[in-house]
Amino acid sequence: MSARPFGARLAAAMDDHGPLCVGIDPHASLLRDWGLPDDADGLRTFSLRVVDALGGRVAAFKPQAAFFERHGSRGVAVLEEVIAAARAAGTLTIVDAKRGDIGSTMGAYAEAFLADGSPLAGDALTVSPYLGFGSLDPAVELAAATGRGLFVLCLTSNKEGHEVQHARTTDASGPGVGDGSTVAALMAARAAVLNAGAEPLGSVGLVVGATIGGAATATGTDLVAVNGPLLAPGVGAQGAGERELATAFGAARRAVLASSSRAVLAAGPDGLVAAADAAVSEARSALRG
Ligand SMILES: O=C(O)c1cc(=O)[nH]c(=O)n1[C@@H]1O[C@H](COP(=O)(O)O)[C@@H](O)[C@H]1O
Repeated sequence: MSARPFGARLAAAMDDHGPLCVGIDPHASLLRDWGLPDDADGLRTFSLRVVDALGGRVAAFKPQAAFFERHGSRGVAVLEEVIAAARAAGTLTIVDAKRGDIGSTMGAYAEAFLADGSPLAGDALTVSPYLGFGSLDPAVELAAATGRGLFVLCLTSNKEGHEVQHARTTDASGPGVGDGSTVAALMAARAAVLNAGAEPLGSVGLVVGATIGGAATATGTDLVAVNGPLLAPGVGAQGAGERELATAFGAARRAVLASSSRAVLAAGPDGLVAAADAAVSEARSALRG
């Protein structure tokens, strides 16, 4: 793909367009509200309208694979088309598929989402490290080789994430972590090792929900040391705004890419640009002010 690593490309896109990612989550209810059928044709019209309206205006798109997969193979073909359209519009795409499996299977997921020439490869992929961070190695290696990025789930925006992410480990090791560190802190420390020395940002980011309040401090998760982008879903529909972003990220806020799906998409095809512009201003003032 590009010889320029994802972290550098994302940092430049955030400087140019503001630190906002628009999630493309074509819920059945949104298709209905837009006057579209809940089928692959409606999905295609909806998603390409979003790319058409906002391509070149925001730092990144994040199509949520689940809403494409629920329409079967035709839906997956639409996801491929959306990724290609975003690329043509010059906007970075984070494919939100949250993949994670044993290493050999992870290799196949990596080829699907991170290999040059794969129709499902965007610029970055969300991945789950809960089979062990090392299980992600095939994705880490292929992303590095092709100039793509990863966003590793760390402190998610849902309330159920605590039971895993805040749990304390008994055999953690690595810089800044040891026995008794939380799982979230361990994941962040692993990403920090991969991003060491990268400028202006590494390409192995974390997912840290904008709704987490003081959880980074409470879990001992050092978000500044990660030296990678921090994808922050939860803005808008899940209740996070400027104050929540500031509380959740503090000194790490310059690395944050706020992400909003329903709150922008609910503005309908005609209100998309205004809603995205408002979300960009809010993200800028919370994270770059
Ligand atoms: O990885 C994600 O993007 C993600 C992680 C997380 O902790 N919470 C979270 O909401 N997300 C995704 O972000 C999007 C949130 O959508 P809205 O709540 O409509 O803005 C969905 O696609 C979620 O799957």
